[in-house]
Amino acid sequence: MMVYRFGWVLVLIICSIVRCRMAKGNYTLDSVRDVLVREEDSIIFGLIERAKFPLNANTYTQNYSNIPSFGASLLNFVVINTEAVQAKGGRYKNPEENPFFPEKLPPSLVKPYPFTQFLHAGASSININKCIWKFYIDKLLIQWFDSLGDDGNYAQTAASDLSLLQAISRRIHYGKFVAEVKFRESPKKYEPLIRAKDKEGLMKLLTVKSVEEMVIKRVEKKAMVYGKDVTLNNDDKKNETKYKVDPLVVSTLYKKWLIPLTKDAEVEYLLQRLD
Ligand SMILES: O=C(O)C(=O)C[C@]1(C(=O)O)C=C[C@@H](O)C=C1
Repeated sequence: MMVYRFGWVLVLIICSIVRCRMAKGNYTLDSVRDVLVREEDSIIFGLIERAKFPLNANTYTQNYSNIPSFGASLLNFVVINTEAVQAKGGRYKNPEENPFFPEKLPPSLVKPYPFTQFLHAGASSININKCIWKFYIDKLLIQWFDSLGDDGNYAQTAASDLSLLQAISRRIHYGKFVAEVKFRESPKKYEPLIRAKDKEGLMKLLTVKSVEEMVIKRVEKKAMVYGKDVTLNNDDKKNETKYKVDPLVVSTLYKKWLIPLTKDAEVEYLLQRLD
């Protein structure tokens, strides 16, 4: 009986060591780039989901929502309340997650998970979601939906906006991890630029144009593959392909916004790296 019990204790100890090892993770430039590649899928599927609805402008205006004791749009309402529930469930304990309304979050109610402390101490203060929110509402939605369509599904629209915004935010803020890997690989190159607060120099040093071009081409191709209707007919009308999201919208989104904002997050992170 004693031997049996001892065996179980040993198994539990081994499991917790293995779990701890796994939680520690192993960050390399390849592994962080792999995360960005996987996030492309979430963003493209998020765009496909959002495209089920027209613009639904009432989702974004305070005048329409008119929610008692809440002076903002329905999107704000859905995001603030969903983030609050997810915060209680521990979402923002993961350093990869950054809330849109950090000032409104309740504390987590769940047992903490031992996430790897890979980033520098000040990393959590870098949150560029205000900027992401502004480009999403003022630029992306307006340029993407060229007509002012309305089908009344405002809450559903806000919910799909939120999951898309979260995927975009995760991608951009993952720049902190990319920057940390780059810094650890070549501290001697980064340190003088950080000390001199040379944003331009840092931007130049972390930029790899060939990788950016590959990302832009790949997301365009993914949008074609994921956004195509699947039928069982062999005679797919090749010339009449209609994508659920215009692949050009996806590549432009990456080129004009997601890559530049990821680089901004990288620079912001590096600037505080020696504090
Ligand atoms: O892969 C990198 O090295 C990154 O820093 C990420 C990223 C991107 O946003 O995709 C940003 C800057 C580089 O110029 C290339 C790509």
